[in-house]
Amino acid sequence: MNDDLKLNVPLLKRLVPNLTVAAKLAGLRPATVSNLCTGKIPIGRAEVKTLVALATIADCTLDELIIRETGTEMIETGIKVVDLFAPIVRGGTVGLVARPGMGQLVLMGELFFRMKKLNYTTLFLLGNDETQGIDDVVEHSDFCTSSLEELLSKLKGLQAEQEIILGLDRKMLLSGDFFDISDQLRKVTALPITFILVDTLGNAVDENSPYGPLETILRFDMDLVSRRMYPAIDPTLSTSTIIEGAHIDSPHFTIQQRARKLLRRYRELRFIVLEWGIEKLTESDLNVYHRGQRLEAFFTQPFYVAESITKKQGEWISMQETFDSITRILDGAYDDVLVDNLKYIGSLH
Ligand SMILES: Nc1ncnc2c1ncn2[C@@H]1O[C@H](COP(=O)(O)OP(=O)(O)OP(=O)(O)O)[C@@H](O)[C@H]1O
Repeated sequence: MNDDLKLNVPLLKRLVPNLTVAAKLAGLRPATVSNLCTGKIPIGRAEVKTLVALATIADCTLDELIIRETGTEMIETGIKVVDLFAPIVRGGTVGLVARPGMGQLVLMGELFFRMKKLNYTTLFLLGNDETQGIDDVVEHSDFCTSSLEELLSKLKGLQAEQEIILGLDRKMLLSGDFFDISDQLRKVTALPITFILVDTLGNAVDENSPYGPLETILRFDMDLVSRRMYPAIDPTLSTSTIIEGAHIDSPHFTIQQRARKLLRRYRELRFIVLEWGIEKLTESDLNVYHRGQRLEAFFTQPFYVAESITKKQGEWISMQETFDSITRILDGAYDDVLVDNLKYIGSLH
């Protein structure tokens, strides 16, 4: 089956509100259905009988259930950890998963700031209630409103070729408004709108599929926050359909896989070191540990919107610079450099 295909999860969820129960009754494993919905199991690897059963439960056709991917073009942000592990898909939806205080609104403000540099129009649809910290984002939005009508008329007034980023709170997705909003927005503009969803309540962390279908999921990590390593995006759990759908020979996929493998192992070893001390590591594990420390440090990055906090100028790193620098770290060229010297820098020259 074609890699560009995906499950129409919004439709499925609308037609079958209690999907887990209905799937169980139809003899399907809830874990399989959940993995299909999140994209963990690509549609090409699903059994035909599973897809037919889902269409039967939803009382829709297979054509309605399986749709073509929205886009495969990435928007470069110049943020190393995002571009390598969880690239933003043009016209797709990005979901941020964090507890309050982990820096998700800082990241959102930074994404808006960077998108503006790329000539995107940044819009924010506010909830009706006060949200703490949202000012960081509002400050970097071209237009901010809590009225859908105002947003629609703003969109109608934009140039036809204007690219759009729209920020929304997860509260709107939960209320079901998001589907109506995105339907209506798509009617007023032909260009792909890239959505960024934040979870200001911080409830999404406890859920497997907190936003339904996403092209990019950015999960924040408490361990990184506790060590003030920002952006505290988890490189092992954040992902994007661009990576999942990438050709396995592509440099992006290969470097990303090598980096992720090293960081996973490093995290396991870190646990041993914290619990029982570094002397418990074998020589080869010690090498992995030291290299992992350096790679992890390199994924910290000065943000433009956090210059007053880090006292460093924001850094934009091109994909090629990110690939080159990471490959060199992975190959051991920086094994002798102090970890602190790799923190909050741009690329390696
Ligand atoms: N990218 C970053 N660079 C430097 N410091 C950061 C970064 N992200 C977060 N911080 C630090 O973490 C603190 C917590 O961020 P903040 O409370 O704004 O979290 P949030 O998740 O963005 O917002 P909220 O808690 O309101 O949902 C910031 O004040 C700052 O000190």
